[in-house]
Amino acid sequence: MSENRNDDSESQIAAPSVAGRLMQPPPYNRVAVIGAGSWGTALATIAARNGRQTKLWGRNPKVIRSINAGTGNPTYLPGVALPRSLLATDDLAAALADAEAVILVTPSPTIRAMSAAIREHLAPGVPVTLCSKGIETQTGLLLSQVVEAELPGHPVGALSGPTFAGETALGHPTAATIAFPFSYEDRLNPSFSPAARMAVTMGDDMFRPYISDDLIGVEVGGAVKNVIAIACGMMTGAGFAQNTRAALITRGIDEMKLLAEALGGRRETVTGLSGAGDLTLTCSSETSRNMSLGKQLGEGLLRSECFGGKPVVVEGEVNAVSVIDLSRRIGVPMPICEAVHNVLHNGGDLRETFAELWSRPMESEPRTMDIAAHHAPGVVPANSV
Ligand SMILES: NC(=O)C1=CN([C@@H]2O[C@H](COP(=O)(O)OP(=O)(O)OC[C@H]3O[C@@H](n4cnc5c(N)ncnc54)[C@H](O)[C@@H]3O)[C@@H](O)[C@H]2O)C=CC1
Ligand SMILES: O=C(CO)COP(=O)(O)O
Repeated sequence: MSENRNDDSESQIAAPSVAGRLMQPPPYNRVAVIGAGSWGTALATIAARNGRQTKLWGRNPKVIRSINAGTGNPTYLPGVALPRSLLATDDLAAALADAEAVILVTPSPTIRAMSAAIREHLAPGVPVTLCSKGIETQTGLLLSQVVEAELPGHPVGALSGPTFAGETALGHPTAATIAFPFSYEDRLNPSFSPAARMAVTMGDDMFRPYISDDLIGVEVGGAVKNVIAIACGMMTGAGFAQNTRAALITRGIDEMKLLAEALGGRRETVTGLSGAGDLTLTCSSETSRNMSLGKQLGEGLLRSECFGGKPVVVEGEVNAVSVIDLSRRIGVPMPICEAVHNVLHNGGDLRETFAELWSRPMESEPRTMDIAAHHAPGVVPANSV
């Protein structure tokens, strides 16, 4: 790993230098990964291959036995050989004993309960990096706010980006953003912020983290992209092609930007890896469970028939509810997410819903100009959609 690997961070962080070089933050040497699904196993693989003492907690004894026996995690991450140094356990206390950093990566609806469950096992001040994507349905809170509420006193951040678990674990060149809010001390010395230390902990020649202090922008991108990916899948399944996908991706970014900004995040974060990057990935491939669910529905399958009837984590399905509740509450129009919500949760007809999406009143691009004031009378301004 080169000494100046963080020199093009996604935020404007002026890292202190010694003789013109960035200082190398110390990594977290003992890492606990909570959640032994595909993404948790991939992240534990990266940490272990980088020489961190890594413990992976999972609740499925068969998965734990298989990892510790050296036969990998065929249930969630088939075809990937895992580092032999990786230790799996179903005992939370054992996983978290001595941990210097925690990676939390169970599905979004479980994050509050998992945070509460790990509380008594965490040493004071240990940072928690969320790698799950979503917004809590009952409260409209970002997952980091849920973790902060359950784990006061622990720095909370997120790792997010275009990262299919299998490709990441196999060592395909991959980049992601690690965001933590910066304290005053972090601004004086950003190289030693939790974001920079996590980036050094996880980064290697195959996995390249960028650091950011815009946690809200990063989390909004991760939550909304799954809903837009379902829309892309729905329209692909209904028989439409590249023009449609490009339009949904681009207008999806616009929806992310408005929501991120309304919640206190930055628009430019949404154009980075955790927003546009992840949206492009998930909208372009059936490796994405969100895209794939949408496509099967677009092809006419019933929800119960999708994925051969097997339970699969599709974050955009549950997050369509939380995103739409939040957007309506704060008055941010998100027409693509509304369309997905209507089909998934209101029984709306897929083709009719998307036909209506495409025939909405004229809007400006970007959605800031009051076009009714500039164009024909009767045209509805963008912000009233
Ligand atoms: N798979 C991927 O490529 C990526 C996934 N993610 C995110 O990571 C999060 C986890 O997804 P995956 O690992 O892909 O899911 P997965 O379906 O591969 O695994 C889910 C894991 O969660 C566990 N789990 C389910 N219910 C639980 C509960 N009530 N309490 C504790 N554990 C529970 C399962 O035992 C399993 O280990 C999601 O938010 C997803 O959006 C983020 C980036 C990439
Ligand atoms: O978030 C992901 C890739 O970055 C995984 O997407 P899916 O959950 O749609 O499979």
